[in-house]
Amino acid sequence: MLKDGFDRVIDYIRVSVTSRCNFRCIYCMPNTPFEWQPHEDVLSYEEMFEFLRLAIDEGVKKIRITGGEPLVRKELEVFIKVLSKYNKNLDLALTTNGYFLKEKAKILKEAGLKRVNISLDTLKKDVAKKIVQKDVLEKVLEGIDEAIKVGLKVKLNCVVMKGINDNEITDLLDYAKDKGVIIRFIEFMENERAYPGIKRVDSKEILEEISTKYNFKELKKENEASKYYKLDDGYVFGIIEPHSEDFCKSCNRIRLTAEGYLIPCLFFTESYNIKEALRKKDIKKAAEILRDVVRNKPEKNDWQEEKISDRAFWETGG
Ligand SMILES: Nc1nc2c(ncn2[C@@H]2O[C@H](COP(=O)(O)OP(=O)(O)OP(=O)(O)O)[C@@H](O)[C@H]2O)c(=O)[nH]1
Ligand SMILES: C[S@@+](CC[C@H](N)C(=O)[O-])C[C@H]1O[C@@H](n2cnc3c(N)ncnc32)[C@H](O)[C@@H]1O
Ligand code: SF4
Ligand code: SF4
Repeated sequence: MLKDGFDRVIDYIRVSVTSRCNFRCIYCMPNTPFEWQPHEDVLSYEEMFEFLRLAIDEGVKKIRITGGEPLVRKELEVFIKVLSKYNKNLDLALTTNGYFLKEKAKILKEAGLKRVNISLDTLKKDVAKKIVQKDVLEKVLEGIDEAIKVGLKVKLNCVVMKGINDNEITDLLDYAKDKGVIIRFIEFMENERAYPGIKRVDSKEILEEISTKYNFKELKKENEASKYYKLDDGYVFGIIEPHSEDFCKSCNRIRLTAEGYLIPCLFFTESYNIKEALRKKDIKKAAEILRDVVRNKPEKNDWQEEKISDRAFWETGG
């Protein structure tokens, strides 16, 4: 079992399979990075699997594939199949912008993917164009429908921004409710790479807006990033509030980037290179690095201190 210095069990790994993305969301990567990593610097699926096998053997139970946009990397389904075969009980999930799901959902489900979290910030075509800097809404909505149709467990993620999409909170909730899927509203995490001037809407304001239409009660928090709330009719939605004092108390995760760095926390730039050990097939060394990362996980982020992170979301996978 992997336990950090604050007695938290680490049983969740988020794997960014690529830093590349077909979107340019204003809160994440509004400007194309000047240089992409050359292909040879990126871990192969085989190398990622060697590491993940080690982590699973150490007690990791949940693996989430993310990016950049994970579905721009070729043959993701092959990687998913290998992981799913290695451990059938793994909570194997994907976080995606949804653009390629119409074509990919079925093949991913067949490969063993269980769950997919899809980013949806607006239901308006022109607002989507403003947030993503590309006309994407129709494809994303088709992708959501397809994922539901093939039987994947779907959640929606919505980053709420003042003056951009904060007037759509109840519309987005109603959309998710109609589809029978959970939506989580995410507080914008201040980031040096984001478009300057984006203003966060905090959890209190989000809940106030929802209370103009619905009664709800808070559910007991599990070992997840999100808090959940239940409407009177039983529908459940969530809020992710990294600025809250107790957010990091239940942290159970570390991250692996496409370039082979292990990252103890989403906020801080600290990272550990595991690529060399994996390329040399030095599993003992890789295991040592994994333990170091877990041991050195910080207690909490600095968003709670109202600081700004310079860690790029498209590298860490969010
Ligand atoms: N600050 C912070 N944000 C996180 C963390 N994990 C996820 N998030 C943010 O929460 C949002 C949703 O993340 P997802 O990729 O859907 O993953 P998840 O919340 O673990 O998903 P579930 O397994 O369905 O609970 C994204 O904006 C992430 O950046 C974390 O450890 N710290
Ligand atoms: C970096 S993306 C990678 C996966 C995929 N491309 C997607 O958008 O779902 C993972 C998550 O990070 C979130 N995210 C990115 N930048 C953020 C920010 N500055 N604040 C809050 N969430 C952010 C996205 O909304 C998404 O839910
Ligand atoms: S949030 Fe996801 S879709 Fe948007 S730019 Fe970042 S990686 Fe791409
Ligand atoms: S901000 Fe860091 S410590 Fe807090 S939940 Fe996220 S990864 Fe864990």
